[in-house]
Amino acid sequence: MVLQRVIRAVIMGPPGSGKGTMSARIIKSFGLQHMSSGDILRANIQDKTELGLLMKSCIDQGQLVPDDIISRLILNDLRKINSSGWLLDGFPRTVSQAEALDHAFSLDTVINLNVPFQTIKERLTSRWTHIPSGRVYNIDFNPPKVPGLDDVTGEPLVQRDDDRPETVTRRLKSYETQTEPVLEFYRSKGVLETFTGTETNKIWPHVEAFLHRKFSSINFLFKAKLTLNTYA
Ligand SMILES: Nc1nc2c(ncn2[C@@H]2O[C@H](COP(=O)(O)OP(=O)(O)O)[C@@H](O)[C@H]2O)c(=O)[nH]1
Ligand SMILES: Nc1ncnc2c1ncn2[C@@H]1O[C@H](COP(=O)(O)OP(=O)(O)O)[C@@H](O)[C@H]1O
Repeated sequence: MVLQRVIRAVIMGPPGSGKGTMSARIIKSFGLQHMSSGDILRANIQDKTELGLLMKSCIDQGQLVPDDIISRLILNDLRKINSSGWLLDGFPRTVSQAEALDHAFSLDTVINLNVPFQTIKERLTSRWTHIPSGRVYNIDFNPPKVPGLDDVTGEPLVQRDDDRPETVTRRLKSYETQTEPVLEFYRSKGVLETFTGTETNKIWPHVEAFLHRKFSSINFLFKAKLTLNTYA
């Protein structure tokens, strides 16, 4: 049996910076479980749950949902995960959320995608999403095999209400005021790793190499500790 330590990571970056696209590559290469707060909220809206109905107008207007609601939702779901590790996408988005996460779990790394706002605005207006899975497409960058349909299920893709240009501007503003302070929170804890660029394909090899190094060193220390405990 190969023992691996559970790895806990967060991916951050402005709306449209490529968190979902990058997460798909990370979970494929490193076997982490992906948890996206936006996907969970949209699934609730689609299923017309009480939470979804309450949060819909907030999300459509590009505002953040209340800290206590999203923190309880995500932390409950994280406690149920019993896999080799997880990658959180879209949470935390405020310092209060980061503190709530910090009380419950310690993180190994926070990957920060630093992509210019102008690049993002162009991308979001051509983003198409498969709501049930969270898979994302882009007319120019990664178009679906059949226009308008998800590659895996063949189900219809939609354009998110909050990807309208005026809502994107509001989301970027909220990112600057509410989410950028979270970067400082993680920088001071020594877990922040920033990757700068305008293209996911160029950023990805750097993220992949960093995670290989990170996971090797975490598991090297973990195995060394196990060995020491065995002989102690
Ligand atoms: N043109 C272009 N589009 C990209 C690139 N990376 C991701 N996208 C697209 O940009 C949009 C936003 O990416 P997404 O992963 O959803 O970002 P998130 O909002 O941070 O999760 C999606 O339509 C992606 O397909 C890229 O390097 N170039
Ligand atoms: N951690 C969070 N705190 C508050 N609101 C959130 C959070 N995560 C998602 N949301 C809500 O869901 C919307 C969509 O989130 P998300 O799918 O992560 O957007 P994007 O991937 O474009 O950054 C946000 O604009 C916000 O209204």
